[in-house]
Amino acid sequence: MNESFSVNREGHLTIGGADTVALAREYGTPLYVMDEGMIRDNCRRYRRAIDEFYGGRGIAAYASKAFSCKEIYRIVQQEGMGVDVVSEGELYTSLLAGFPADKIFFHGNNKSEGELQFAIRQRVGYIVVDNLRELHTLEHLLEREGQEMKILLRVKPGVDAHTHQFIRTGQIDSKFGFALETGEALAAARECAALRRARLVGLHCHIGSQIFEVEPFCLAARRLIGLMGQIRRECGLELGMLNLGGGFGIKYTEEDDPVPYERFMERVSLAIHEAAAAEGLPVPYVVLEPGRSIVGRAGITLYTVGARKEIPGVRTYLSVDGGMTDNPRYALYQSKYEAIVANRAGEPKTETVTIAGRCCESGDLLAEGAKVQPCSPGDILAVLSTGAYNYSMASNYNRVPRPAVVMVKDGKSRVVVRRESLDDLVRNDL
Ligand SMILES: Cc1ncc(COP(=O)(O)O)c(C=O)c1O
Ligand SMILES: N[C@@H](CCCC[NH3+])C(=O)O
Repeated sequence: MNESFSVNREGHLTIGGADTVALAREYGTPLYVMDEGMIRDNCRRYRRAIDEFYGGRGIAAYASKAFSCKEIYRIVQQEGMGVDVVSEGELYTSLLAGFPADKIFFHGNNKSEGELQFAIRQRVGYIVVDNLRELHTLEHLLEREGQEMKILLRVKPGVDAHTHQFIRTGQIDSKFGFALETGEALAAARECAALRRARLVGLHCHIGSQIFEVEPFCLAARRLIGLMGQIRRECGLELGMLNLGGGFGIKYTEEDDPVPYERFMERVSLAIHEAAAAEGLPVPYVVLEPGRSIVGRAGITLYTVGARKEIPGVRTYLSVDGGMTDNPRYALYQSKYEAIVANRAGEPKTETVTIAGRCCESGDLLAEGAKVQPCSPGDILAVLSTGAYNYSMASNYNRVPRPAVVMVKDGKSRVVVRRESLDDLVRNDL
């Protein structure tokens, strides 16, 4: 459990001061519930750390792939963050929510011409260029539109972070970015030096997600600053911005032991200061792109328990009214989650169950070997820490409508994304 939760007099789990059983009753299940106060606190922790360790010369750009809807862009804007978007859809949503274009970082390993044109016309702050084809397309489009644009190069720093192989991106065998050790990144910078419209202002890397060690980030920072020095010497370009991406791990279960961001940021900032001094470069403007660590622990998913199937000597299945359609992370990465029977939250966890979804798919599981309170059909089950990469990765497989998202703050709740209706499911069918 985390600081957002408690158990009230009825023995119900509360989040952000709101009774989860009452929320389930009011809005139906499955339901995503997010603690707005916690999201804002997390944003502030990053901002304070940037003030403390970089004298305010930096920004945390929320990686909105973790959870994207209009309201989150409003919240992070109010908290003074930038955002990272990775598609025209995220960009469009952020702009519609009134997010300032100049604080947007546009990512993607295969941006289409249409997406780049949209970004140019919307005067997006920074394009993080992934490959030479994109660089040339961008320059051509900028020429046509008579505009200039600040760009960063995405670099694979050759750092192997220890996390699930599907969410590891800093090593040479990755589809993202220019490799450092082969000279590909330096060659790309050389090409940038010859461009008139796309202005190279910095370097970016993102080594992976759900990482607990600090050293891979320090190593990546040192390598990128080394490359900045080389680019200055060999291409005559002074790069003032260092974007280290996101990836800071969060606690999903008792097994996870993340370093508090403040300590983490302090150590990375030391590495940056030392490396800049060694290269004779000014300390760059630092950008971080936290996604999971902003919203992950702030969210839970509420389900109604349906069928219970005990297979003697094998396991007990508890089926819920959602599953891989609202949370595909177990199916994709065998991610572990903690679960609580929300209407019996004060009782000890005496059962070990497999939590199964409702899809026509044996792999549609949310957790195996999960410890929960005694549980029967009709109970409300809360799966914790689902704020990141759940709603944003949800699907309509089996034509299951996506759940609503409710924000809670000081005990009050409001819908920020409506539940999909059956009509929504057939809206585009002809
Ligand atoms: C380029 C980039 N930046 C930031 C993030 C956010 O990562 P996380 O949610 O692990 O902080 C990602 C996702 O892994 C990413 O690909
Ligand atoms: N979607 C992944 C992480 C990938 C992050 C995006 N680069 C997850 O749920 O953990």
